[in-house]
Amino acid sequence: MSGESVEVVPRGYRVGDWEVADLIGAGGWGTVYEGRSVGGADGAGGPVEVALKFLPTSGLAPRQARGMVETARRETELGRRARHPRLIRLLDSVTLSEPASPALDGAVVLVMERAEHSLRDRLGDPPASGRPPLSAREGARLLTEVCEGLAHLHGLGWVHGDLKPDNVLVMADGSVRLSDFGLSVELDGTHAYIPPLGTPDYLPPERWRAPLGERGVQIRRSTDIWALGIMIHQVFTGGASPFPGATPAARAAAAQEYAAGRAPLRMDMRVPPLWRGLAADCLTADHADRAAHTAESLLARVRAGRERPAPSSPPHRRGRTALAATLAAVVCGAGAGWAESGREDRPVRAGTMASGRTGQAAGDGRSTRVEVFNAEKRCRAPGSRDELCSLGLAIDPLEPYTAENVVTTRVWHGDALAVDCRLARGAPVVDETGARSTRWFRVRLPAGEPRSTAWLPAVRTKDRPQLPECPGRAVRD
Ligand SMILES: Nc1ncnc2c1ncn2[C@@H]1O[C@H](COP(=O)(O)OP(=O)(O)OP(=O)(O)O)[C@@H](O)[C@H]1O
Repeated sequence: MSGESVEVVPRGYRVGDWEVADLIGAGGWGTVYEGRSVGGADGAGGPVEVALKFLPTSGLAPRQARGMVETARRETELGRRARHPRLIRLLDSVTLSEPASPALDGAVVLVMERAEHSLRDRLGDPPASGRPPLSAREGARLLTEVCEGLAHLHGLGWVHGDLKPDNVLVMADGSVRLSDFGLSVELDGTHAYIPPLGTPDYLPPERWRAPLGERGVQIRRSTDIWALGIMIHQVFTGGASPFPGATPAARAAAAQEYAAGRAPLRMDMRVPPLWRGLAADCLTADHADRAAHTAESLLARVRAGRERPAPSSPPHRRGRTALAATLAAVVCGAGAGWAESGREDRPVRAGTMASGRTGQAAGDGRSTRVEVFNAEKRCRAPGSRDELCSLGLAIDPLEPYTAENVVTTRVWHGDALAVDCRLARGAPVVDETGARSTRWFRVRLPAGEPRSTAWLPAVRTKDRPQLPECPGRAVRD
């Protein structure tokens, strides 16, 4: 967003029943200050501590001033109509009349309940704010509450329009509030129009191609769902986007490459399986397919702790998405060099392959986990996703471990895979150090894969979990 902010509002400056205290921060449109109720808690039991968001209009070009007033109008309108424990509460909205102070004259001040910090303040490795980083457990709780707020907003027929960690506020009691409704809009049927603004890292691929009409650009609920997918990934990775790149423009280009089917979706294995599945669905490239995943259905999956999509998701759409991803992976993988194959009775060398879909092999909480081990030292850098270091999972553990016999999902050193049974006498596999084994583990694959399971050779993990022997029919299903 662009615009000027009120430069300095003096301490003690009075706005309605509140007075200004310390500066909290400034965004593209406005500046937020701490505020205190002048007479203590108001008669209606409102809070003493508030946040005062100053949205200036003076000194702006007429178009910008109109934009500012529109922003204030949207925030106020939503605040009035959509009260909910997961949305920041708007207590008042005051238009200043200060002819002697041009910076303040005409500014709109939104009086809101005050939060402790934003979700953005907890991201980073370590967070630049000095606040403690999020644990996976806390991250999951905050995200669940974000889904609650979004489900409420969408249920009322509104779209947030600028969902991002900066606009997820955390209260003193740890609960989440969605905030900053300057781009929020009520839908007219399936979509609405907003000014062509937003934060590039959170814009869905279709937004970059959207025509800009008289009324602005089209926005749908699925716009927020995409942003939620990015945020899920960020929460578990200290703020990393699933789309690589050093700048927002590079990351936006990577997102478009993915959406065009020219690059796979690469998610960090630190994102827990349940959330990885949800993020993958939120990041469905086509917005019509993405619409199958509503805030309500995602919330239901979180609450049920399920990894797989709710049965109500249209199966043909999911099938199309999964097939597209698989085809993209096959094209990427053409000509990749797997280690030599051998006769069925001869050990084959376990190697690495430069191709394939991202390693998202996952579990369902009922399974045991094993950690992937890559015998090649250069492939053991923490978090590395070097294609040349990716490892394959076999389709059939009784067949030679060759490029024709692996699923498209790739795994890397350090990935935790959910395994549910073992096969003692499968095809023998030898690793780069000469270690040989005929043992295999059956791995559960994430939702969206054409197959639900694949096989990890035991030489690819140091773990030896106690597992039941796989039933004979499971080996070739
Ligand atoms: N109700 C609130 N309580 C406490 N802090 C708040 C509150 N609302 C906003 N802030 C903080 O004030 C700062 C400015 O917020 P603001 O909403 O103006 O901008 P932003 O969301 O950071 O950016 P932009 O509006 O450009 O997207 C941010 O650090 C935000 O976390």
